[in-house]
Amino acid sequence: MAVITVLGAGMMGSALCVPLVDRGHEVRLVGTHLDGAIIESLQAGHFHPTMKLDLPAAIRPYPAEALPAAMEGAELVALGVSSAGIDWATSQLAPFARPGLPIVMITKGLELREGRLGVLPDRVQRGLPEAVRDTVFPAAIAGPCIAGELARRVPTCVVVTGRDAGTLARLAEALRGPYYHVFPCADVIGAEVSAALKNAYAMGVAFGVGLHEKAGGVAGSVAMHNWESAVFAQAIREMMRVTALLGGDPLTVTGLPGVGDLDVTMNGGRTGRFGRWLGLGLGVAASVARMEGATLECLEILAVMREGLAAHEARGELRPGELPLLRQMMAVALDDAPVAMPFERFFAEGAG
Ligand SMILES: NC(=O)c1ccc[n+]([C@@H]2O[C@H](COP(=O)([O-])OP(=O)(O)OC[C@H]3O[C@@H](n4cnc5c(N)ncnc54)[C@H](O)[C@@H]3O)[C@@H](O)[C@H]2O)c1
Repeated sequence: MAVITVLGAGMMGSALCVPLVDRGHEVRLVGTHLDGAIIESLQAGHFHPTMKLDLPAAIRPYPAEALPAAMEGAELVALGVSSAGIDWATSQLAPFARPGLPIVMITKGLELREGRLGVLPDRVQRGLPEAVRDTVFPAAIAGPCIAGELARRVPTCVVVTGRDAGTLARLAEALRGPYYHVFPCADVIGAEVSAALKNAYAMGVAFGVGLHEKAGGVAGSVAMHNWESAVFAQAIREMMRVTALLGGDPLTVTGLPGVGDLDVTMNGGRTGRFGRWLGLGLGVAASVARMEGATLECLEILAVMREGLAAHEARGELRPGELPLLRQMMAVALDDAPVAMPFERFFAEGAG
């Protein structure tokens, strides 16, 4: 069994610790400078205040300043931060990175670098010291996984993806357990594009829930499932288009990282709740306020995609008519446009 250090004690970083301690690993959970209250609560009585549940006593909580102690003898590192914290986490980890250290992240997002969209494991690798960069291949977990369910040991299937097959095999072996099923996936572009974009598309599907309620619909009455399913289908086509644009395998979108994760996020995630507020017509500021500070990766990825699409379009790699759903979601969630789906532009040849 291994010594595993998890950096970031938010919901998903903490939830990942549960299958790891159940496998018998020694698991050290290190909070960021923003996680002080979580670590104090875990130290006082194993209670995670944002997930609102007790975690196994075997997980060892460390405050941010104790990172050097938590990294002593670490054989595997997991980054549990959201995309806003990924550069910070990389800089914290860098002094402790040694050749061949397996690193896995749960963060969902894409980066824009020199006018090109790229995946976050590559960004982490670039942030590591030159002396280890050639031997450390950061990997990422993607697929349908709600933190609170994994922490309650609900059977969960995910992929671990990255650029080095050997690292993926080692990670899958270390992470998997009786209820946490981990499959290596060599298509890091397809998996990471899916993982990042599903947050935005889940918001778009959830607009329909809000629209239905705004029109006077109530739970159990005739719903807007026709509307939502059409948006879902277009979302899958557009994720396949962006995957192809960046050089990944569009078929990856049809598996756990795309279809699987979009489904779970629509049904169980905070992104769905946020999309519902927008569909109800609350506007961006009031909808964000209702989320009470929850991480909203959907807004982060839409901002990155807006710049990224412009850059790819300027080089003639994408036409202005492509990805009509993504563009509409940007208008609603970034510019406060009313929710009006351009269905007539969906499903056409070349519309993504
Ligand atoms: N919650 C889920 O079910 C789930 C499932 C799979 C993947 N994810 C992904 O995991 C990531 C974290 O999600 P979460 O639900 O744990 O969110 P969370 O809000 O509970 O935790 C966010 C974590 O990131 C850290 N962080 C945020 N901003 C930071 C900054 N500027 N500098 C340093 N650290 C910062 C926080 O301290 C915390 O540790 C996201 O990318 C999310 O998409 C979440």
